[in-house]
Amino acid sequence: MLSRLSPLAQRTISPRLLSNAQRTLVNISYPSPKIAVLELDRPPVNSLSLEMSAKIVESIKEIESNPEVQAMVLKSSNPKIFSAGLDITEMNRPTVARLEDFWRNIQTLFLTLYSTRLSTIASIDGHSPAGGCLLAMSCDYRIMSATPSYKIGLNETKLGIAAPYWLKDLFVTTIGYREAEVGLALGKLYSPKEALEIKLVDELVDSPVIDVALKRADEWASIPEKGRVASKVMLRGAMIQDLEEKREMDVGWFRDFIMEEGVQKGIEGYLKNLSKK
Ligand SMILES: CC/C=C\C/C=C\C/C=C\CC/C=C/CC(=O)SCCNC(=O)CCNC(=O)[C@H](O)C(C)(C)COP(=O)(O)OP(=O)(O)OC[C@H]1O[C@@H](n2cnc3c(N)ncnc32)[C@H](O)[C@@H]1OP(=O)(O)O
Repeated sequence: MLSRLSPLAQRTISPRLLSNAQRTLVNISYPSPKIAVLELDRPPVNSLSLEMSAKIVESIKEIESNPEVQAMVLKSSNPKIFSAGLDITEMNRPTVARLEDFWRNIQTLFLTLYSTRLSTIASIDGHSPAGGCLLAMSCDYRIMSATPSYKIGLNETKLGIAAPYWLKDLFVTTIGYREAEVGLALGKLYSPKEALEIKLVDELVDSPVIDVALKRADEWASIPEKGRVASKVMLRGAMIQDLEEKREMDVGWFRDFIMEEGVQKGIEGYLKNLSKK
């Protein structure tokens, strides 16, 4: 534990040497009274473990609890990865109890981010596959770096798994039925230019993404809260209510799907290839 180190060591230790157990996983800052910045900080790739999802939810609630704050920018501390999505190791030979708990936390993360009263701006300065794309799509507005090598999309089928029904719904709502049908089947990862064309992101920028994200956050924060939140509820309420009603059924689908031997073999193989790269 970091707290067991001497005060001098605590002051001088490089943040790069901190293990994830010692990290806060996310950082919150307030560039102005109405704006919060929530920075994902789980090296190496900001993957969403059970603890990471719980921490993001706790942080959103902390930010929401200040009535002055109107907008939140979601960004990454990693200069080339927004989030690599779900922590695949959570799905690799898990215990049933941990797997179910993990999924409940992922559902809560989606429900919390998608339904927050805050205006949410995703500042996507790097790769954003699968669960990373889920985080981005759950925000109200998405700005991505124009760097051509970055990728965003839902690549689940490439791992031998399927996106859950509510993530499929979110994808369809964001980019339309036909594009979602092709994108999901092929596990397609889009370049920033392609993502803009299909409206998976709203804006591409060459300058630091965070600068533009903060400007947009200012604009969204200037809209009176009552009407803005009422329109958000009108547009997002049905999907939120639907998942609220089916949460335990969805946990069951996820558990049964992931625990299948064939799926386990696929996940194992995918993880091996990732570490071999
Ligand atoms: C009919 C249906 C019925 C029911 C369905 C019900 C439910 C649905 C079921 C399942 C749904 C599950 C949903 C899943 C959504 C997801 O998010 S799955 C995760 C998908 N993510 C990815 O595929 C991304 C993989 N990562 C990458 O492509 C690259 O890492 C990335 C481009 C992000 C960065 O590249 P680079 O900078 O080169 O880094 P490395 O690749 O070298 O990675 C560094 C180390 O990090 C490890 N790592 C990478 N990604 C993950 C991850 N997502 N989880 C865990 N670990 C990851 C990587 O192995 C390296 O580790 P090492 O240093 O080698 O130890």
